[in-house]
Formats: sequence, C-alpha cells, structure tokens
Amino acid sequence: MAKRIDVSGLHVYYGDFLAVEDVSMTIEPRSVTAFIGSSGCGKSTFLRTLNRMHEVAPNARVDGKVMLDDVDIYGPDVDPVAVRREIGMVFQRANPFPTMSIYDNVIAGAKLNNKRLGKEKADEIVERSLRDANLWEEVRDRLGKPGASLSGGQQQRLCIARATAVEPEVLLMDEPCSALDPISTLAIEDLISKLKENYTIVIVTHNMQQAARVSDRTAFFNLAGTGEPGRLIEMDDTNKIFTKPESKETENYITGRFG
Ligand SMILES: Nc1ncnc2c1ncn2[C@@H]1O[C@H](COP(=O)(O)OP(=O)(O)OP(=O)(O)O)[C@@H](O)[C@H]1O
Repeated sequence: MAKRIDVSGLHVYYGDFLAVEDVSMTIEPRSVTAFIGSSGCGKSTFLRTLNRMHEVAPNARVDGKVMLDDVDIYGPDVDPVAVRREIGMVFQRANPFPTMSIYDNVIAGAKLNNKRLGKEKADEIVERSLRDANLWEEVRDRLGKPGASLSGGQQQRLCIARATAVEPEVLLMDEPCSALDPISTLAIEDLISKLKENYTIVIVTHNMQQAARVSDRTAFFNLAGTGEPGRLIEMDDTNKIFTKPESKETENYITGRFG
C-alpha cells in the first residue's frame, strides 16, 4: 500500500476555462500533503484530477501527466474506475448511504469489487476498516443501524472506513473536517496521522493550523487575479512553508495579509 504521485505540467479545464495552470509536484508515499490557498484557486479541482474524478464534470479535461508510481493514470488503456479504486476520496460533507446499515456502508465498495466476497471475509474487512477509522468501539454493537444514525464526526469516520475498506494506495480528502466540531476534528486529525503509516494522503484544508498539525508537506496555490487560472506557488516541508516560505505570496497568505 501507499504509492508516489508525480504530476507534471498539468493544466485543468472546465470547457474552455483554464481553472488550474501548469502544476508539477511529487507527493511522497506514507506522508500527508496539505493543499492550501484562497477560495477558488483550484485546490479541489486539482485534487480531483489525481483520481480522475474531475472528468465526471461536463466538458472537464486535463492536459499533462499524473503518474501513480510507474503508471500514467491518464494513459489510453487505463480504466478510470480502477484508478478511483486505488485512489480513494473523502469529501467535505460526510456522505454515507443514509438508509444503508453501518456494516453495509463499510463493505459496499469491497462488495462491488468482489461479488463473491464471503461473510467471514466481509466481517473481517468491516472490523479492520472500522478499527482503522477509530470507530469500531463506538459502533460494534449497532452495525445494523443506518449510517445516518451516527453523529457528523462518526459519519465522516464511517466514510473514511468505507474508503479504506477497499485498500486504496492513496486517500484524497477534500476539507474533511470543515463540517465538524473541534473534538471530531481532532479525532479525524489523529486518524490522518495514524493512516499515513499505510497510505499516501492528500488533504485540502482552509484551516492553516490543521495543515501545520497534520501535514509533512504543504502546497500553496494562488490566483494571479480574477478570471486567471490557479497556480501552484510553492510546495515544501510544512515547517518551512509556515516559518520561512520562499515566496512573498505564500508569506502574505499564511500571515493572513490576504484572504
Ligand atoms: N464543475 C465546475 N464547472 C465549471 N467551473 C468550475 C466547476 N467547479 C469549479 N469550477 C471553477 O474552477 C475554479 C476552481 O474552483 P475550486 O472549487 O477547485 O477551487 P478551490 O480552491 O477548491 O476553492 P474553495 O477553497 O472555495 O473550495 C473556480 O473558478 C470555480 O468556479
């Protein structure tokens, strides 16, 4: 588990609109990388190109290359569904299947991948994934209850369990804590730190303390102006970005001199 992502010269479009321009970066396995930057600079758009979710939007496309270890995920013979299985995603709003049980929520993806998954193996995957997501103890006695019966923070951990149940190589998280209270946020941050032992993790966050707490590397994106594409300004060790960034733009952003 855990692979390296290498992006080179990536341009990201919605129809004729160039949303993100010319991004190149390397994301190391078994590390947490945070994407920060002002609203609309293309963090989520760029994140979605990393598992080919971007192209689900009408007329959306990319130019450039995204390598997952030695495989070009935009290569002609690559199945986007297989890419999304290897590179899982957790969204801003926890989105468990509401009427489906907690158990079935966790196992849904794994069942799709393996139609003949036996009960014993399924039980094992559910327990492992819920333990990995620090949720097992809270739900072990009510696995048959609907996903929607959990609190917001528990639902987000359920979504993380669902994502890890298929044993992806990479986990993409788009503002996973923005709808959560501080206690649930800390629980997810602890979980991210634990999960990085096995996964490559990329997290979009507006919360700079969060980026500083959980990530090893930080990428700062910015817009040159309204209607201009987003660009990667600087990527470095998180500690360096927050104490001694190379770019004035990064410094202004992290010190709150612009929004
Ligand atoms: N489905 C879409 N169709 C067309 N344009 C889009 C679509 N989604 C996003 N955009 C545009 O792409 C640009 C980047 O948006 P994106 O949501 O990626 O930025 P962001 O940095 O994640 O913003 P935020 O921090 O506010 O979530 C914006 O100009 C946005 O309006």
